[in-house]
Order: sequence, then structure tokens, then C-alpha cells
Amino acid sequence: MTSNPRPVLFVSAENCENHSDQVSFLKGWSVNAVDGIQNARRTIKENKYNVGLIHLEQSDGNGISDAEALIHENSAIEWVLLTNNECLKQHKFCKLIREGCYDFYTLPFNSTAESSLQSTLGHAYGMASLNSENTIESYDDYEMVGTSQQMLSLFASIRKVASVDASVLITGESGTGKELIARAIHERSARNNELFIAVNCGAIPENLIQSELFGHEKGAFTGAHQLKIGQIEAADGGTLLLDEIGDLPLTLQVNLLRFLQEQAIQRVGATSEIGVNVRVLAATHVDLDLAVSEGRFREDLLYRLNVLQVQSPALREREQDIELLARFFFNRFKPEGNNRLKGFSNSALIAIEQYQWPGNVRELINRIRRAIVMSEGRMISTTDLGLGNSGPPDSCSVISLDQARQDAEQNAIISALRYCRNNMTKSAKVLGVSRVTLYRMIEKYQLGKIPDDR
Ligand SMILES: Nc1ncnc2c1ncn2[C@@H]1O[C@H](COP(=O)(O)OP(=O)(O)OP(=O)(O)O)[C@@H](O)[C@H]1O
Repeated sequence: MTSNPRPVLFVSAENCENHSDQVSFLKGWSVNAVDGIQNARRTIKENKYNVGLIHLEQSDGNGISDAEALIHENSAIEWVLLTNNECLKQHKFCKLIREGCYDFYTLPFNSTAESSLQSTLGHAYGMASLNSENTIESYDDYEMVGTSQQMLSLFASIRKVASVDASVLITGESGTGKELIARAIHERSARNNELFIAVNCGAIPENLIQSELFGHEKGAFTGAHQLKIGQIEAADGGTLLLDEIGDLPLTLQVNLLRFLQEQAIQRVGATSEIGVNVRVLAATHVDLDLAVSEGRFREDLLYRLNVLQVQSPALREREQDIELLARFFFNRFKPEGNNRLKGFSNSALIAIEQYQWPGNVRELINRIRRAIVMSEGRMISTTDLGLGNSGPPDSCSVISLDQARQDAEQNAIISALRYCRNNMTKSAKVLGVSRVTLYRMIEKYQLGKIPDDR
């Protein structure tokens, strides 16, 4: 038995004088009974509820629209509707139940209904907890979800490295959350009131990266019409993330090393140095030791960056988190889909668990967002997720993870373009990337116009 009674909100949309009579059978629950939708809104702002009961028997007036609004505004609460058979004859009541409620009961209660409602509330409470309570760390808008041992150790490492000011190298496959980790370190550090700037060293053309990082003086080169402050200088006082550091050209590695040693930079075309106080975090998905041994990365720079190291685990290594993350992103992106959507079918959950997630959390987000947009039913299916044919690979189909990642990325882009009839803005939204990134990917995979086969 639970020692503390679980809270449940009871909203009476009727003008009912004595709530305690109506809810006296709810044993083991701490019932907060309120009259009317406005009072319910106020109470929800002040307290956290996983489950709510709405008593609504009016078949006319605004009651149904108000209840509908309350339910939609608070979709993290699992709602159970108490109504009567007369109301159930109305289309709008049935629609409200289908689209917004966990369950419904008709009044007056028969002998078994009270205990059945008790267990319904218990299940609804459990479902709501699964969806919300497992977010372990949250930094402003950047939430890191996970309860696996790997994530718990990661959270502990973040706290440790955040408390000092040394450089940190964040390693891990693409899409595992390295940038999120960097933001988390910044948010927990003494620099959290200053800027956090992320620069993707792999996305900037080689001829522009020096002035992007270090800035340039007016007239430093043809086209330098104005003075430009570089990202290192802009991050003064705060934190700079150098993402995909393995892609930094060797010539720039020397300049970066000098900056790390001297905490000073020289803008392109300048004659003197400027002191800057920046904490540098670097992230990479490539093996930098290998890059050093192949002469692509400077060993002295690696030592400078790798004072502390944080490893971001691949999604397939933390099975326990996969379903949790899937439900988390389902709730986050549910408003983008049809409002009948309730969750995942059982077979979709099995497919999610069995899939290897080569593109990690980013791929999970993209598949779920796409499925939410594409799904026409109440439950997201395996096909909606694009995992329909995923069976165990035979030995001939074994490919490298990098290849698998690229294949997955390419397939996701093709499906989105096909679904959105080559509309770039919509496709980018479905894929969860910017239009610029989408154009870059299309060029990378040399994808032309995708024929619409619907
Ligand atoms: N534990 C997590 N909880 C919630 N969201 C996560 C988690 N890990 C990653 N994400 C989300 O997954 C997406 C990819 O994360 P991020 O960009 O940080 O990955 P990355 O490792 O830096 O990728 P890349 O190497 O390609 O730059 C982001 O939308 C991020 O918010």
C-alpha cells in the first residue's frame, strides 16, 4: 500500500453543492475537489496532478467546450470523465472522450463501478508518471531524459566537470546528445550567466573558419568590409563549444592551441592580441587518438582539450531509456499530429526496443515526429515509424555503423520529402532540422526531386 495518498483533482462542471459526497468512495487518494473550470485551472497552476476526474452531465451550454479546453491545455494529466448515458448519445461528448480522456464512467454508479474507477485512476496515474517523472536533469529548455545507469553516471560526470573551469572533451556517436551535455555543463558552471556559444567546426568552409573563430579587422582581406568579432571573443566570460573538433583544419589547430595556452587571440589582419576569458568544451564523434596517429590532429592540442573527458553513451547501449525517450518525445511533439493520437501500438514499442538506433536520439526524435505527422489512427504503428521491415540482419547485410547511419538519414529525408511533396519548409519541420541543414543533406546525398507516390 502507498503510504502517502496520491493526489487527484476532481472537477465538477455541474453546480454541485457537496463534493465530498461524490468523492467519498475514493479511498487512498487525496482528493482536491473544485467547482468549475476556472477554479480547476487555478488549482492546476499551484499543484501537480497526474490524474483528473471531470464530472460533466450537462448536455447543453458551454460545459463541454470548457471541459475540452481544460483537457487540451493540460494534456500531461490523464483525465477520466464522469457522465451519463444521455450525454453519451451526443457526438461532441463521444469526441471529447475519444480524443482527450483516458477513460469514462456513466452515472449513477452500479455496484462494481466504484472499485473499477479506483483501479482506472491507479492505471492512469501510472501512465502519467511514466510520461513525466523520469526526466532526471533539466537545464532551462534543455532536458536530458534517462534513468539508465549510463545516464546516471553521465549526470554525475556533468556535475563534477561543471564545478571546475578546465577544458572538457565530450566524445560519443553523432546524435547522442553531446551538445546537450555541453549546455548542461555550462548551465551548472559558474559561467551560467554568460553566453554559451556553439560552433560546428565541420559545417564552416575551411576558408571562413579562421575569421569565424578569431574575427577579422576591417580591410583584412578582400571582402572584409567591416570589423568582425569572432566567436571566441564573443564568448568572452562564458563557454565556447567547438563541435566536431576533429574537422578543424591543421592550420587552425595551431591558432587554437595558442589561444588555449595564452587565453588571448589575434583577429585576422590585427597587429596586437586581445585577452579573452573563455572556457572551451570540445565535442567529437571521431576517434581523435586515431586522428593523431594518422597525422590529422595535433597531439598537443588533444592534450589541451582533453583535460577532462565525458563520454556520451549510444542509445542502443542504454536500452532502459529507449521507451522512456520515445514517450517523452511523443508527448513533446503530439500537438503536431491529429488530436486522436494516444501513443504507440504494442508492436511499435517492440520495434522501437529492437531497433539498433544508428542515428541515436536524433534519429528517434525524427522518426517519432514523422510518425506523429503521418499517423492517421489513435496509435503510432511500426509502419508510421518506418520500422516495418526491421528484422534481424542476415550476414550479407551487415554494414558499418557509419553506413547504417547515413542510410537511415537518407531514408528519413526521402520519406519526408515524399510526404511533404518536396516542400522544403514542411520537410525540414518534419525532420526536425533547419532548411539550411536540409539543403546541405540533399546536396550531400545528391537527392533530386522525390516523386510523389501517394
Ligand atoms: N538524453 C536526452 N534527453 C532528451 N533529448 C536528448 C537526449 N540526448 C539527445 N537529445 C536530443 O537529441 C538531439 C541530438 O542531440 P545533440 O545535437 O546534442 O547530439 P550530438 O551528439 O551533439 O550530435 P552531433 O555529433 O551530430 O552534433 C537533440 O535534439 C537533443 O536535444
